Amino acid sequence: MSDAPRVEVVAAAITDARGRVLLARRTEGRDLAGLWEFPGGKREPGESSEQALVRELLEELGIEVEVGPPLIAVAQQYPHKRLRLDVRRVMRWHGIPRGHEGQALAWVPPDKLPGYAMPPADRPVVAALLQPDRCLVTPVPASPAEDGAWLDALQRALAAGVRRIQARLPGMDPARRIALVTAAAGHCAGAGAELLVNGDANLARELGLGLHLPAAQLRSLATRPVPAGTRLSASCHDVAELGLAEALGCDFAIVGPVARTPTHPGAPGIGWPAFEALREQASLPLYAIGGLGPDDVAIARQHGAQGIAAIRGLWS
Ligand SMILES: Nc1nc2c([nH]c(=O)n2[C@@H]2O[C@H](COP(=O)(O)OP(=O)(O)OP(=O)(O)O)[C@@H](O)[C@H]2O)c(=O)[nH]1
Ligand SMILES: [Mg+2]
Repeated sequence: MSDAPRVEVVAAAITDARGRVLLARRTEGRDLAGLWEFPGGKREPGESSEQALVRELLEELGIEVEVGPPLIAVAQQYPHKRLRLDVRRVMRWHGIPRGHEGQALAWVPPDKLPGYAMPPADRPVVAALLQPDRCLVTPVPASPAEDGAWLDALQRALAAGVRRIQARLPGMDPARRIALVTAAAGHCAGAGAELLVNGDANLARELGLGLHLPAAQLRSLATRPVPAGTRLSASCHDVAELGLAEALGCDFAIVGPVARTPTHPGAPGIGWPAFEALREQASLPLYAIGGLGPDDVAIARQHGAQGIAAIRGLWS
């Protein structure tokens, strides 16, 4: 099945002036009936993605659209088929969208999107609309004398727009780690950014922060270590680990190394095709990590990633 050709699908995140996104409900008698989706359909032979999207939206909604920038392209394996869902932004169109094929339509405020039942390939699309495209993993300050400089660098990352941060401070004396994470949590809260603690569920619960599970911890857990509603993420390297992360209810996973990194000079990266092959087997949002920086967000999105996670790529 995983050798079957991918069905190429192009769909639109149509956004109105109030920021609401248009969803359509798949009609009875079709594949995935009853689920909500981004309007669009299959690319026909000889068509570009843009041409296919213009045709589909005219047929399905009766509007003439101007196709905007790419949002994300999600490869997904379903039980009976494989597809690649290429989602474009649409902010300008002529006409009033109506369900020309009998489908219900809904204009949905972005924060309400996760409440709509959608096919598995759409979960990363909704995440791409709502969640940060960069995830900073902190380096470890060399000595206690460097802790102040570490907090300064964290604030520079926040000033540069980073809104999701994983505090990874392995092997640090507990009192020092608590002090550092507490101070970091204050800066993140002030900037409206999210902080996750790497590998320390007790500290995460105590401080009311998210938790990131290293792969070894992920493999040792049978139940979710933090309450529902608290952010949970995991590092994954293969399909089995991605399955565990989904079963635990992780909000996202970090997958890599995609490129070669100075911290693991011996290990070659898995590359984007292998990243996409993993992407296809999971529905949760994935950050690509390993030798990547902010300039790689666009290519990451084209391979179905939420964006990039990095230590040095996001730290100065
Ligand atoms: N349009 C659209 N299709 C999606 C989404 N998510 C998702 O998994 N798909 C899948 O992509 C495939 C193509 O969609 P489609 O049924 O709209 O194709 P189409 O408009 O050409 O219609 P038709 O083949 O029924 O005539 C379907 O298998 C559908 O389940 C989505 O958000 N929008
Ligand atoms: Mg369609």
